[in-house]
Amino acid sequence: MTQSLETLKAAAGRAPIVPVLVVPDVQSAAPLADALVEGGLTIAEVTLRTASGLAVIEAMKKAQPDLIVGAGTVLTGDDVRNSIQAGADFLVSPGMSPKLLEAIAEYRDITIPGIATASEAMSRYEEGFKMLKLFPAAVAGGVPALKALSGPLPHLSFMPTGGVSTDNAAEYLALPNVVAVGGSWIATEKDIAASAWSDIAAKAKAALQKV
Ligand SMILES: O=C(O)C(=O)C[C@H](O)[C@H](O)COP(=O)(O)O
Repeated sequence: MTQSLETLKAAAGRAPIVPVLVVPDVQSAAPLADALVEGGLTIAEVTLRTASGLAVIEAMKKAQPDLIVGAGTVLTGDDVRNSIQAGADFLVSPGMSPKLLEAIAEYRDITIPGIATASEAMSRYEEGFKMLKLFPAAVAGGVPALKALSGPLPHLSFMPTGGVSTDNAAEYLALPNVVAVGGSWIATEKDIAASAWSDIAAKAKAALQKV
């Protein structure tokens, strides 16, 4: 398990793109992890949107122990506990709720909660979260919003997700408060269903070359 988000930041320094994955079956986990590493990536986020999400986290870590694998779409206390049990290195949520906050408090050091406004960012900072996910980034103001937030809130760092692609990743990553960008475009559900491992590796390489 990651000691803190510092490990994740160091890995993002080497490859600042985090593929957000919806994996329908555990059999895809190992070849997918291999393809991401082959593509030069160091971090992956497996969403809990599929029943196999937790098993996929475990299998990806087993296949590629150096890949930092987090759990995404963490919505409930059960999601938190199950993700930690599955060996997730970090946790990502689309937002925050009172119940989730209670369950996740102990894991603040490895959690990237979603925010869309300055007030939400301030609340998460007060609660002890240091890295936030601007979500959905494109809808929540994108690059101009992150630039504006860095004025009053320069101590916060972000992983914008939602509407990020190879075309605009570099623009986000040029901002001093952006540590990494997340997105589904590197390995889409369709890519995974088609076992398009070499395409996924190629997309990762192409995206990294542009940032
Ligand atoms: O399920 C979650 O908790 C999420 O994290 C949502 C994802 O971040 C976005 O669905 C990715 O957005 P796109 O890259 O625009 O497809």
